[in-house]
Amino acid sequence: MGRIGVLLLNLGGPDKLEDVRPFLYNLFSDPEIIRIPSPLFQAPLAWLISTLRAKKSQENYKKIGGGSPLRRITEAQAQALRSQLQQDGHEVNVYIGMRYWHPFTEEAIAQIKRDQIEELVILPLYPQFSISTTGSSFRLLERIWNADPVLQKIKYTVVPSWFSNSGYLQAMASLIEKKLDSVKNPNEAHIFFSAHGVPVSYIEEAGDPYQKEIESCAALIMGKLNRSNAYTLAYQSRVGPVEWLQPYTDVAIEELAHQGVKELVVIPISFVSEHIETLEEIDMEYREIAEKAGVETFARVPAPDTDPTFIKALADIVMQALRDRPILFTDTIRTQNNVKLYPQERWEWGMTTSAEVWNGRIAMLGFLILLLELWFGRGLLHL
Ligand SMILES: C=CC1=C(C)c2cc3[nH]c(cc4nc(cc5[nH]c(cc1n2)c(C)c5CCC(=O)O)C(CCC(=O)O)=C4C)c(C)c3C=C
Ligand SMILES: [Fe+2]
Ligand SMILES: [Fe+2]
Repeated sequence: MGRIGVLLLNLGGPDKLEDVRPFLYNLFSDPEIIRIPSPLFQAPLAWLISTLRAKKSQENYKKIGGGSPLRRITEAQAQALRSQLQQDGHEVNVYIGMRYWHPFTEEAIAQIKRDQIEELVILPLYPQFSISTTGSSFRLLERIWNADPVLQKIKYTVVPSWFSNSGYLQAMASLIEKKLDSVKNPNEAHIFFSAHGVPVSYIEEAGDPYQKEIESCAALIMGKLNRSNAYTLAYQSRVGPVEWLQPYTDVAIEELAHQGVKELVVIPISFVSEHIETLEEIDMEYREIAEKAGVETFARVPAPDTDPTFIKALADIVMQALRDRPILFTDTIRTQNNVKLYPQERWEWGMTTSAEVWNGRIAMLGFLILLLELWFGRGLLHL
């Protein structure tokens, strides 16, 4: 084998409060996050939404210490993964490519070229595939690859998703078990998975496998956990005026409380680091909602971060990817075992789906409403 690299993909987060607005601008400039018909409107819309949302978003980052911990945790994960692979006898460089903030994907690619990497495993730090996360990073990489003959010499493979990896499931089950056994009535506590939401149109019109993968993942974790507790899966972090996946986390928590549930064990399931949605949204906003509704114990399971079982799982995924037949960007509509999971006729890089057209119309309408909101004050939209 030649010189080997692993490129970890992640979303990125603002390191300090001044970074919030430009970070949001980058996020909303991504056509995989907001789909509008003409690229001409992408930048003005991104500017408008990032400007409108910046204050509220900054308030939230202020509550968790003035910035996102994502960079620090991702760097620790990269370091731990490198050590684990080294311990297993593999000398591998690990790089971090963030989609919307430093260190950007482009910076990682430049370093990979300087290091003359010959074999590269591209591993998103999202266990489940979504067009809005892994898909967006793959699409960016595909563009970078197509423009660079030097990169085209690298033998690369991508890992589209890895939520069914047994080590990952074991790490999640152990973290849950530990938390579950710390509450008053471990047998009665309700297990509550909270996943980051996406708009319903991603699933129904663009063929995003995200919901299916989240549902399978929750069921697989419950299988590993092997306890008879009841469980619920809900979706958090809705942004904007369109319909997102349901049930919404806040509504589901209130319903369980009204059914008499007194102890909740909450698991963030779509992301493997602590970040604003765990530290602020779950730990502060949802905790308050739960306690107001009569829940007595609100225990949140930590994200895997650098949990040794989890890092071993990542190392296994990397080694497996090096052994398997390479999966290229253009193959990412399929799973590893070549089952057609993301059917080409429904969604392909750059294809205009009816979802895009519809989201386009909604976005144009949204553009007008946003202008009105800007003139007449806030609160009209869920931003
Ligand atoms: C699997 C995880 C995630 C999915 C799916 C996802 C989709 C998605 N997100 C937005 C809008 C925002 N996301 C923001 C931050 C953010 N999102 C994720 C994960 C997923 N997003 C992470 C890990 C983070 C970073 C958190 C951090 O610690 O900094 C933000 C900014 C924060 C805020 O203002 O609330 C926005 C906005 C959309 C629209 C979307 C699907 C279309
Ligand atoms: Fe997000
Ligand atoms: Fe949020």
